[in-house]
Amino acid sequence: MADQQAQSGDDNRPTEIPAIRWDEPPEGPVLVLLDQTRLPAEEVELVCTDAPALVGAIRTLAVRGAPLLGIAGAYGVALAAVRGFDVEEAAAALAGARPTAVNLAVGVRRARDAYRAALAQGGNQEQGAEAALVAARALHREDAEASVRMAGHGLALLDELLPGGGHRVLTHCNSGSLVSGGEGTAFAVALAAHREGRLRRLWVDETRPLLQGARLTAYEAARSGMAYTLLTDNAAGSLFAAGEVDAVLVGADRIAADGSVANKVGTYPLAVLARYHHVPFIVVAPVTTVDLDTADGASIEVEQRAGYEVTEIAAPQVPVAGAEAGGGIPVAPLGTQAYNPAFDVTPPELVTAIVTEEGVVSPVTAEALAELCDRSRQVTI
Ligand SMILES: CSC[C@H]1O[C@H](OP(=O)(O)O)[C@H](O)[C@@H]1O
Repeated sequence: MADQQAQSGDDNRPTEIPAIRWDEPPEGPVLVLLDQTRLPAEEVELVCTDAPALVGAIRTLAVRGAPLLGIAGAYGVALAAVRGFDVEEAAAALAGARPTAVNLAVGVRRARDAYRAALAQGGNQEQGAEAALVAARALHREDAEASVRMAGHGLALLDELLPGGGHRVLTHCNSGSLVSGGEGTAFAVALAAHREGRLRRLWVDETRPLLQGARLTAYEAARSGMAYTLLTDNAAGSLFAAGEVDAVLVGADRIAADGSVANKVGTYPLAVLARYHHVPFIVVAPVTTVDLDTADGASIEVEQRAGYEVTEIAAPQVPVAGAEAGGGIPVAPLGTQAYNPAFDVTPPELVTAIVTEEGVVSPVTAEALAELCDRSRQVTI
């Protein structure tokens, strides 16, 4: 049925896209972001010189995706410190820019604590700033390394669950290089399968309303050369019914202590479909996304975004996210109220496995997650 619609990328450009980089031009250090609201039409760099600019970029999803938000938050603290702004104020603003992805606050805290420690040891502002930058670079590097390990564990799990190769994987939202210091989380597993010749097709949910799938995952899939097919979110059910989905691979923004998974809105229905159709539902996330301080799914704050992201669509020069109300093309009568949660929560019983850089958790239990995090801490120390 769908073979005719398969889209094979024919672009051999490197798949690892510099979503973020620290730069030190003569006029002073800056944080350079690939503006994800402009993709796929334009590859535009956004240069941030202070924390408020970065907070704005986070809120409009110019930079997005849990692991990358952590990296950006850490660099944001270093940027504030190196430019002589109030570090504590910058850290608070950055950590509060978006509530659901735990990585953001974790990354901010890591750089802020490095700054504080340097000063506590008698260091000056410059030494504090350097300590924060060292911490941010370390987080960036660690995330890239975690991405490679997650891809390996995830591919091994796919091969175990689906003997014979030729995996047809459905993914939601975007979880590739645009959310990571490396090649991503769930998408990195699909990429590894593709490179090993064991990915028959990647089904890409468009992911309304901000279209991270259509705009970003398709962009990354095309660059990789893998066979991929875009679908509307509401077409996923018919794919499962037709037996065209072998596994679901998604990322995560926060994993609670009981194994509940917050991810882009539309993930939970996929988990229900996967369970009904006996298809593995696999979450891929670094250990930094596991938050043992959040007890369960009900305790996860789900970001509610502006209604115009639902009632309008992008117009020329008006990016899909962050457009001021009225800036886009209305797709509903003016004044229409919209329900626009950015995420939903999948209960642990619907999750086949959580793949991290430290290994695979399956079945998903609070005990297994706690043990994984403990193991990760031991490795870090
Ligand atoms: C693996 S992190 C990517 C994760 O973040 C996305 O959310 P957003 O685009 O709003 O930052 C989505 O939940 C992805 O799964």
